[in-house]
Amino acid sequence: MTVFKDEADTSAIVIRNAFKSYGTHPVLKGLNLTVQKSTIYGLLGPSGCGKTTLLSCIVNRLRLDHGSISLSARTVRDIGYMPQDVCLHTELSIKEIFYYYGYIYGLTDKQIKYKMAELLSFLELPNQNRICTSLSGGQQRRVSFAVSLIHDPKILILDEPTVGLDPVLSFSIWQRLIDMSRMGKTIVITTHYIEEARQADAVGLMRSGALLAEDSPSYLLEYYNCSTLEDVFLYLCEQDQNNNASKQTNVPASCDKLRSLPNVEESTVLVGKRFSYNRFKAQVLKNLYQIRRNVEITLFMFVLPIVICVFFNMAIGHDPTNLRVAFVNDETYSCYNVTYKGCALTEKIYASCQFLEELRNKSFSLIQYNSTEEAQLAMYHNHVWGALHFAPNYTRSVVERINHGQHTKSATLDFGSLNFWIDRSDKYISTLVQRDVVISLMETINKILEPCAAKIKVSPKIVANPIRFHQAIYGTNEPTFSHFATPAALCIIIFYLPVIFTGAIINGEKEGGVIERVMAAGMSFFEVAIAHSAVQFVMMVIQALEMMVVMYIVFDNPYNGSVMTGLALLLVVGCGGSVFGFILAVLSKNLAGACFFGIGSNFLLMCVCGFIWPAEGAHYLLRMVNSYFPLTLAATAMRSLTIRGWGITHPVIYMGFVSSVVWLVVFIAIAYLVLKIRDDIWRQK
Ligand SMILES: Nc1ncnc2c1ncn2[C@@H]1O[C@H](COP(=O)(O)OP(=O)(O)OP(=O)(O)O)[C@@H](O)[C@H]1O
Repeated sequence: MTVFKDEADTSAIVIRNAFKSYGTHPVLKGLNLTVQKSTIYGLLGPSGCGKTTLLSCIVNRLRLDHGSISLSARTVRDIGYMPQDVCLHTELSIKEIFYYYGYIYGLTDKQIKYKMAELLSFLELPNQNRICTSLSGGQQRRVSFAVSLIHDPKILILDEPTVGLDPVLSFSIWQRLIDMSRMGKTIVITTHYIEEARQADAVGLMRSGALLAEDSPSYLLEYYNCSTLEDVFLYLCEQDQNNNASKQTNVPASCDKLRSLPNVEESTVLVGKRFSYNRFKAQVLKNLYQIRRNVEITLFMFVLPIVICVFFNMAIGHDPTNLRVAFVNDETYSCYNVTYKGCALTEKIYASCQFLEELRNKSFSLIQYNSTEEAQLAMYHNHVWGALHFAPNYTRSVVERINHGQHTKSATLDFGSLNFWIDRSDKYISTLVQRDVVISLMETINKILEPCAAKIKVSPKIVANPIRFHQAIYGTNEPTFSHFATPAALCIIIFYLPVIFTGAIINGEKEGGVIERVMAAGMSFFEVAIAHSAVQFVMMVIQALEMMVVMYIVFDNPYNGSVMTGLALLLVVGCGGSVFGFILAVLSKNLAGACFFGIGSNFLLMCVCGFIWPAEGAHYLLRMVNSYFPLTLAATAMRSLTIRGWGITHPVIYMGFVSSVVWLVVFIAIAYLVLKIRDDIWRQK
């Protein structure tokens, strides 16, 4: 598209040899069109002939494949565009929409107020505080029409502005358009109501991506000797059908010389500054209006992290309780009337009873069986997780083993050993049952030998494991799974909350065609991104703080490092999530597509980043690369920061930051490239 150099030129829009296809489907096929300044041009044609595509090319929303478009406009402010669909943020009030577009076009508050009052009255719009969704379809279209007029543009491009309006209002809109054209405005209007276009100064009759004729309605009626434009159109369609080659013969002769223009010309309509404070303000305000209007979503975004963290802590990391374990005690059928406290070396006590008490104290639910066969059967039927068997002379055999040491008979060693069967179908539960059985055994041995120390100077250490566990250097002596998983959980949540929010917001705007309209009005990707990021960042800080309070204060997970460093790390990770959500939203056709991508990637990153299982335990092929995934090093750094208390100078911590920043840059670069390559997603200039 070019801007006329010669202001004295009488044409406002000149399109030559325009070709445009969607994939392999050609829509515009060598179209030529000329709109004179200060006139109304009616673009008529059947549904699907390419009118909207042509208008989108004129307002720079789409780029021609071949041909040229020349406009007398110098900046986007000179063009007013009303798309076929409403394409407005319908959750905003009429007033908010006026201010939004007013700021985009650089108007002052006073100018917006004045224009709003004028347009509300002219278009018979309801109260300015009415939310757009509460308006009828026709009222919404009128708001959309008003938005295209708010900045008093020189060229007005209107895609079916009178659809759905009553005849009286349509008539008054046409009168207004006629007045505007008399005052120097150029108007291009598409309409299905062909006769309505009689009021235009010129009409272009379009069919299958090319113009069949272009002239004033009166000339066309006279030339083709028809009483209605509809008849002219039908006649030309018939002719066109009979002789496809005749298409271009109807093009005014003056156009012929223009066919030699270069094939594609780049737009030189100025968007203005790359960053405009007014447009940024408009976008931030719009985001805030949306947040205020969508109270449920906003609340959801703030409550969701708390809910996730609370449920995470309540569900994860605690040892299972009341696990059922079978036992067969051939030493004594009942422990009620027997002694099991005291020194086993000097008194007759029942260590099996002591052992069972230890297990009960660990909240196991013990079920007695008469035989090992019965106990094993119970395990096969999944009634119990494990089965224990004490031989008839269990305690005596243990004592003999202590007394005789290496001279103990093999049979005695067997009787003094506990038989234990376990259901290994559940890795976590079987490991916990096994751990508690071993610990209970050690405690039992301790308890039956401790009293001996005073009596016969025997230390329980003689049968204890020859290892001494000292105080943990890092972490607690009894770490839980939630201590391990909390840092990674925080990274995953803070990464995916912005993915959800950004994906939903951007897709909402994309699906409604709103963002394209805003871009056509001059908003740049940079401004949209910065404004969205500003609002998103504030939300993210609140979310991160909420989660840290729940995880580390309410549920008392270990946090030994700097709070500021932890918060900073989470925020960098969250920023990456925000841009990632943006990419998903831009690349996917709709919200459902973005959700699929989001859920899929979430599961993948959760598996890889060491949230469920230590990264050190991954397959060696994955271990070679898993550090390069977005959340792995961040989760590792967060873990070391919170549990070990390491600071930013430690390589593990700063590598978490480096990885997150690198991913943020990569995501930004991908988003930028996608927008550059797929300029039909929305326009950047
Ligand atoms: N984004 C798109 N991708 C693929 N095909 C498209 C796309 N947009 C439009 N088309 C196709 O291009 C052709 C022209 O569409 P366009 O919307 O320009 O027609 P139109 O004359 O404005 O129709 P209507 O009067 O019904 O709005 C149609 O066949 C349409 O299906």
